[in-house]
Amino acid sequence: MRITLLRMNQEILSVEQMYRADALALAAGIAGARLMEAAGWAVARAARRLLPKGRIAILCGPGNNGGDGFVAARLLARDGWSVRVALLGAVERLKGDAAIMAGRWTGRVEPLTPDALHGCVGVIDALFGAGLARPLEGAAKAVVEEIGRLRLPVIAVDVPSGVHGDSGAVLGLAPDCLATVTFFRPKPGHCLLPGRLKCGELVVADIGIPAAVLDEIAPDLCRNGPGVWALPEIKAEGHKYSRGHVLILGGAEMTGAARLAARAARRVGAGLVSIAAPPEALGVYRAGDPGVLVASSEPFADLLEDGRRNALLLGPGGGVGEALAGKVLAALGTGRPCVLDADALSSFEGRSADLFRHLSDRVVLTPHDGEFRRLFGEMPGSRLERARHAARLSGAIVLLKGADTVVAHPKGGATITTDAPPWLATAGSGDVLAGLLAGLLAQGMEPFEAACAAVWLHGRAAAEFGPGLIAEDLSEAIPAILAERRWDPHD
Ligand SMILES: NC(=O)C1=CN([C@@H]2O[C@H](COP(=O)(O)OP(=O)(O)OC[C@H]3O[C@@H](n4cnc5c(N)ncnc54)[C@H](OP(=O)(O)O)[C@@H]3O)[C@@H](O)[C@H]2O)[C@@H](O)CC1
Ligand SMILES: Nc1ncnc2c1ncn2[C@@H]1O[C@H](COP(=O)(O)OP(=O)(O)O)[C@@H](O)[C@H]1O
Ligand SMILES: [K+]
Repeated sequence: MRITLLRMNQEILSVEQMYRADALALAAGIAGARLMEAAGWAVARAARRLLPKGRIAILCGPGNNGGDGFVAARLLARDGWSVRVALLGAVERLKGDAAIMAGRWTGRVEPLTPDALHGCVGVIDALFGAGLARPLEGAAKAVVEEIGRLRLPVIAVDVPSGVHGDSGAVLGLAPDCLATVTFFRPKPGHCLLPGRLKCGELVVADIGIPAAVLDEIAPDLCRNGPGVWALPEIKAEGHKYSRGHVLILGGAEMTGAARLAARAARRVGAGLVSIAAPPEALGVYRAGDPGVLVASSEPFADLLEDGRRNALLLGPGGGVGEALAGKVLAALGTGRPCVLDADALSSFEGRSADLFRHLSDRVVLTPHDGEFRRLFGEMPGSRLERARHAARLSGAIVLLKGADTVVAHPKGGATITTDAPPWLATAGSGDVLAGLLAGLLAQGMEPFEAACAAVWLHGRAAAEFGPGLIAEDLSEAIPAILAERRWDPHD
């Protein structure tokens, strides 16, 4: 399967890839000092825009992050800002471009201590960036603690010092920033929690690294958004069958889950949606939305015989146990695109290998962190690393839900969604997501793209609705979002 991560300036580069981008730019004849000047210029620009006019503390570290700080100090001072520069370590120990930029700063450099903050109304944090290697300690730690106590507004250079660029983990502590100015492309640490929350506004500055370096680096991670996928076309000559038929397995007790999913699948454009209901619950489902087809789930194999039911969703409200596990394996046996959510995942706790051997990249697993643990056990690493590892291990696409939802393809591509609002955390919202995904699969989208699109539409629907959202509102917000891509009969 082809994984296309379209170029929309959405790529995310690991720390190592960022160093490669830097090295490739240098190899292309761009001077490192020029990149650093541009980086410092972007930081100074953000400071002018966001920090209160007054004395600014510029905290410089021993590496190139500190070098960017020296440039910002010079540019702000030239513009008449009062700045106070404090350095961790000795000026003589600075190397390369950072040493050059320290040399171009003609003002005073004081040692880094919490005192450097006094009398200041804002801070530029140029202590550590991509090179952060261990938790903050000593003077760096004391100063960051003091920033928190004084509640000073901070602009971070590259990353808030203490945030790990690859994982978003906070090593020890890190300042809560008003904004973070990073360069060329963001890193995973800007997108994953808790790092993302430390960053504040993320500014991605062009510092002159040519985009062509990406051809060599071939990033396989990007921020989720409409540039990554295209929604299914509504064809003039189409009919309901050509728009696909979603089959959702409903449960006997938690009947709301399948109904929420069914409505979402219909709103996102599936031509038909059927709920397969246990005989004892048929009445509940039949009393629901009149546009949903309802059939008995027993025997389930009979329902799977009709190949026009081309996207299958199992799990929401399904009831954990052998019965559901058996139906999951039957569904996977059809080879049709399949979404396994909630109870369909939990039913394989302690015997995930029985599931994995039936999976492929036509299947999307949509666990939240708890379901993920049940299926994959405790895994080390960031949510990105865990989702990627789980996708490789299981062979399926893994959509790991949360405030920083990750979609990972077993062959390597992945996206992180950075703009879903926190009020999505409401019961039933995961069922809606599963329904959106099944609805897109039924319309023929590739599973990886469908998973990314569903996550984005889900977050966008929540953002459009605003706080107070309940799961039922999500599907109702979908038409307005789809209408942003107006249908033109002459397309
Ligand atoms: N890539 C690009 O395109 C461009 C990158 N640019 C900039 O370069 C930055 C990366 O620079 P960098 O590689 O020099 O690393 P940086 O973050 O300054 O820190 C390394 C130093 O910190 C030290 N150290 C680490 N952790 C520590 C701790 N907890 N406590 C104490 N010390 C600690 C570490 O020491 P060591 O581990 O070696 O003992 C080392 O001396 C990047 O973030 C961006 O701002 C721009 O200029 C323009 C183009
Ligand atoms: N803090 C948050 N910010 C943004 N989205 C969130 C947050 N917490 C949860 N979500 C999203 O809300 C949905 C919750 O799904 P899930 O946990 O399956 O709930 P349920 O089982 O009640 O439907 C997921 O799509 C998840 O990504
Ligand atoms: K920093």
